[in-house]
Amino acid sequence: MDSTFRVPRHALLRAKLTLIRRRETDSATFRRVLAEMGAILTAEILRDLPEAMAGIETPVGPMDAPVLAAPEPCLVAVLRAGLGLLEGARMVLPDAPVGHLGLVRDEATLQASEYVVRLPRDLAQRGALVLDPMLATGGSAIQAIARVKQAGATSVRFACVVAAPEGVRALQAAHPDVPILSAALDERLNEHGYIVPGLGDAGDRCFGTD
Ligand SMILES: O=P(O)(O)OC[C@H]1O[C@H](OP(=O)(O)OP(=O)(O)O)[C@H](O)[C@@H]1O
Ligand SMILES: O=c1cc[nH]c(=O)[nH]1
Ligand SMILES: [Mg+2]
Repeated sequence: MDSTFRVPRHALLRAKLTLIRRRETDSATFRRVLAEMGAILTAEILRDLPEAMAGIETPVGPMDAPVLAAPEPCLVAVLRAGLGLLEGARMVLPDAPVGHLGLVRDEATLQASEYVVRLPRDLAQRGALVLDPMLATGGSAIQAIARVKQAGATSVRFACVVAAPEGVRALQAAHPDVPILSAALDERLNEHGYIVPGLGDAGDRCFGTD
């Protein structure tokens, strides 16, 4: 794994991930904790956004203080499971526009197909943060990021919760310019394309379907 892929050393993220990995964790808890992880991952992956200085007044006096130098990046949720991360990401970036990309994997071929594309018009003036908890074969992330680039995003980042080595390699090969942040790097994919040990089907666990 080269430097575009990073797993932060973060005890809170790790403990929250353990909670949602547990088989017995119910859907309401899964969704809440995924949102909390979305907030932490968003803050972490955007820690180097360009800053500028602005003259402000505090109640006590004037100071030069840092502000963001560019518009906030667009948040793009890969449906369905990315909606869980999005909820927390919006706590950190409440003014960011939001895009939705509906992708679903065919269970037999593992190919992702697109059923919804709704991206903000002004994406060309912004960066984008693509959110999807699972990076398995990498097919969904590769397709999602290609869409976002096609819409003109100036720079793209990708945050997930669990990554498989196969998915990281595929995504790095397809989009070598995209930083990838994951709460964990797991062992491998199984014969059904699920991450081992992973956490199961994130979309189903988030929305109580199966
Ligand atoms: O890296 P890949 O092999 O493409 O797999 C990862 C994709 O699989 C899951 O979505 P899924 O297709 O299950 O849709 P869902 O969120 O609606 O359940 C997950 O949220 C990713 O989008
Ligand atoms: O383990 C996996 C792989 C793909 N999608 C999921 O939701 N989980
Ligand atoms: Mg699913």
